[in-house]
Amino acid sequence: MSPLLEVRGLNVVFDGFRAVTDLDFSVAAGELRFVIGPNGAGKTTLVDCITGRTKPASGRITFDGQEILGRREHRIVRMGIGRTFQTSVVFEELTVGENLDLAASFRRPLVSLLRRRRAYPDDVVQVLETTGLSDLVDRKAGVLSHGQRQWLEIGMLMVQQPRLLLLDEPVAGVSKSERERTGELLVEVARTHTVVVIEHDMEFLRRFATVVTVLHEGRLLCEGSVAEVQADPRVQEVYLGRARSEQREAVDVDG
Ligand SMILES: Nc1ncnc2c1ncn2[C@@H]1O[C@H](COP(=O)(O)OP(=O)(O)OP(=O)(O)O)[C@@H](O)[C@H]1O
Repeated sequence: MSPLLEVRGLNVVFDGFRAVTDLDFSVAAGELRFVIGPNGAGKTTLVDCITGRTKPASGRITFDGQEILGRREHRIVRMGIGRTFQTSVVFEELTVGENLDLAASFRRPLVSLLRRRRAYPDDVVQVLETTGLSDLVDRKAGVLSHGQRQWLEIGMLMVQQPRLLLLDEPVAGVSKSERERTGELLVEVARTHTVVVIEHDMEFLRRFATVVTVLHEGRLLCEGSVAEVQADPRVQEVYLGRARSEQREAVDVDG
């Protein structure tokens, strides 16, 4: 079966700096894929190219067999690709329900926005349940915890009914207990969607990842199960080598 998302020979150059080099990356429909790599590895740049935010120097990206490159961001959203950002995009003064309703309105005719409704539509109610936010439906988004805010953002994508969700560090700054719930939510979302997660947290990966793609300095370093990538000497060098040099720097500064 051909992949849902296919990236071939991707090259991204920023003012002469090669941020991504000859990258091949593909994701099958229904996968929950994790992408890791040290700072500057090119993870966000890859997502930016898929979503039309960054224009690569060369390469191809197809989604469900259709070329993405050259399309505007909103067209790519309409093709069924949704993303979250490292920084939150919820409206803090609106409630959880209102945020979801607004996100869902993207798919509805404008007239339905103008109609006053007593209850939230079924798709919003469904997502409130899936994300575990039903009890917080009338809570202002601005007072949510980090984890709850992440669930809301994932919910805001889900109501737009994308086929592919790209999530940028969904457990950054999230408490341990909420991480667990976020992981369970990702697994649940992946039952009906294809999900790509950029994540640094190794503990979280060990718990929830199946296939992991490792990027380093804009290139594909390796791909495999969590155990396989952890055992790969190149991955160890990239992560541990970095940790060692950071330790050395700390010693140099201290000494
Ligand atoms: N708009 C830009 N202009 C110039 N350089 C950029 C731009 N965006 C990214 N870069 C550079 O490209 C490289 C890859 O950045 P990218 O943000 O994709 O890495 P990342 O793997 O997502 O890292 P992090 O984990 O820190 O978010 C970095 O060296 C970064 O400084």
